[in-house]
Amino acid sequence: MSTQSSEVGRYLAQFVISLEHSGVTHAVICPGSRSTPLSLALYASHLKTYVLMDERSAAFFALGIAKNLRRPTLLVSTSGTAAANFMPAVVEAFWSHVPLIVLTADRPPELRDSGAAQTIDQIRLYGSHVKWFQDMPLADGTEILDRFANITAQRAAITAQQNPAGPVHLNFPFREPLLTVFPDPSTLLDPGPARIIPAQEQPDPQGILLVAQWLRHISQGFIVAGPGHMAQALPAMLRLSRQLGWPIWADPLSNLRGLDPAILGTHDAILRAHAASLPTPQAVIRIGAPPTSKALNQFIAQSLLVVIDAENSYREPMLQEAQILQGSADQVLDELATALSNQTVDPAWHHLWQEQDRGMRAQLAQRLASVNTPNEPSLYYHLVNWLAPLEPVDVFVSNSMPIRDVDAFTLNPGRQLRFWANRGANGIDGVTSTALGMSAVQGQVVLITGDLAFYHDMNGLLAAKKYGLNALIIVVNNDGGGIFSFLPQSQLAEPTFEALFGTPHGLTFEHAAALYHAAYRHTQTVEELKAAIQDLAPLPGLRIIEWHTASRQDNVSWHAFLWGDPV
Ligand SMILES: Cc1ncc(C[n+]2csc(CCOP(=O)(O)OP(=O)(O)O)c2C)c(N)n1
Ligand SMILES: C=C(O[C@H]1C=C[C@H](C(=O)CCC(=O)O)[C@@H](C(=O)O)[C@@H]1O)C(=O)O
Ligand SMILES: [Mg+2]
Repeated sequence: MSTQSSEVGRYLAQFVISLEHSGVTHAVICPGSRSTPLSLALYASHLKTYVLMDERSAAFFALGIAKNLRRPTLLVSTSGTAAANFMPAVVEAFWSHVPLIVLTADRPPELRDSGAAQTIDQIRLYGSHVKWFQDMPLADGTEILDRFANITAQRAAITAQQNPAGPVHLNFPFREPLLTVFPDPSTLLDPGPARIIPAQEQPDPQGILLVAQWLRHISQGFIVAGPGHMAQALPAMLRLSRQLGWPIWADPLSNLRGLDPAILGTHDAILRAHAASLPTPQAVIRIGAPPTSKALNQFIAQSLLVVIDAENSYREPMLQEAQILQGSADQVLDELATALSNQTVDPAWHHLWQEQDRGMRAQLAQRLASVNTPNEPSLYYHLVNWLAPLEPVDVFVSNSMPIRDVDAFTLNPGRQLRFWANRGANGIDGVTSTALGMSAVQGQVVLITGDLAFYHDMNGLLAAKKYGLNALIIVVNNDGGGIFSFLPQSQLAEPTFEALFGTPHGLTFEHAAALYHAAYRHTQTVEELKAAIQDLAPLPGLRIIEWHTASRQDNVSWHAFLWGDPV
């Protein structure tokens, strides 16, 4: 029996060269034997390859690359639970529209369900969380399979990229021998012109007119810029806001805050403090996904809602009266502005919200400008100034309180800070690895993470050590899940609340930092945190600042104090 397979080599060389032809540039490979043909084919290619040993972290690392590139990234595993460990990142990729091409090696059909080692059912392993699945045929050396490899590679790339973007899964069964020899690339098929030309999506004129009719007599409205890539739609948003006299509330993940004086961003703090005494809008035009702020989502839950969704999705969880306009936001907004010309404007409405924004900014400044006792909001309020040596920089924020505190307290990041988060499934897993994947593309990242989220993905730190990635990680350590102190569960008596929700662990992370050769600082006061950031920010490599902040209960009081309730 041959000890090396040339049939498989030709098949995979064709597959990989066609992926490269389709714009794929990066691959994350997890080690295994059954995946040897895929690993060798990718390692021999022109792709930028990363080899990471923990599949759960590796998959989020690939997610971070694809999220930043906005192009499909390859992810490779061997068979068995290795492939199953990709699931959390595949789920996040599906719900946050990130293009991934997942390649899992498998045993051949005759070994499936036979008790063979490391053999599980990998057919549609990720279920409904991928856009497309293909169980690949075994290589047989025929020319038709070369054509199939070329076509399937291109289909995988275009399907992953096509709006809404997302993960696709190709399962590759391999027989032994697994060692593979590859042909001279000149003997491979020319991948040829792109085989699939996606439809150009234009807004529906009738839909625009219907929505305009809906909004015809409404003068008290909001424009909400949700999480998403909003820069292209900003000019049209500003034009419509001026025309209608409606304020623009920008989610931190829209990355519009600070780009124009008309962009407001204090809605979360204002509504947590004063929602009951403020008039709700008659209608809301929302661009992108629902905003991070639960306070805003609840405040507008009774308003007529127009969603402009360039990602062709249905994202409207409040089940309110809504119209979803799919298509590119700038075009839809401009056509809506034309259809709403001569609309009645209520200057007092716009003035009311400008004043609320101004007042909250003054209140936060007055209460946060010089405080030194540990409190979570200070980090977020001063973030733009403290990270100045690194700017412009990508800032990845973990779910739970960090993303909500950025929303409430980071007011004017402008173009200096670009905020990212995994808001597809709001997991606290894979946060560190996703951020490090971003650093692999951009060359630097700042990660602000909770202690449980950091604990969840400490394995992910290996990527920074192994590849010398630049990452400044600020761990906001409140010894457990701070978010639950803001939820009704906090009314539960002890020991129930702390046991089930607070989940204290008593960990500090200096040894984790040492394990991965990171520069480390332990800080407690605001001044210590500021000094640590300013000292470590300019350094290269992995830097970890642990901020032992106030207790979770003290932070609840701090938040209430800032939002206007006297402590
Ligand atoms: C993988 C995963 N497990 C559990 C949860 C539920 N959850 C949401 S927030 C949270 C606590 C997060 O604690 P931490 O990271 O320390 O952030 P903090 O709330 O303290 O700021 C938990 C357990 C989740 N979202 N994802
Ligand atoms: C911990 C989980 O996620 C919940 C956490 C916070 C959300 C919430 O209610 C925040 C309150 C606020 O921002 O004022 C909650 C939600 O969105 O309803 C999330 O489910 C969890 O395990 O679900
Ligand atoms: Mg915490």
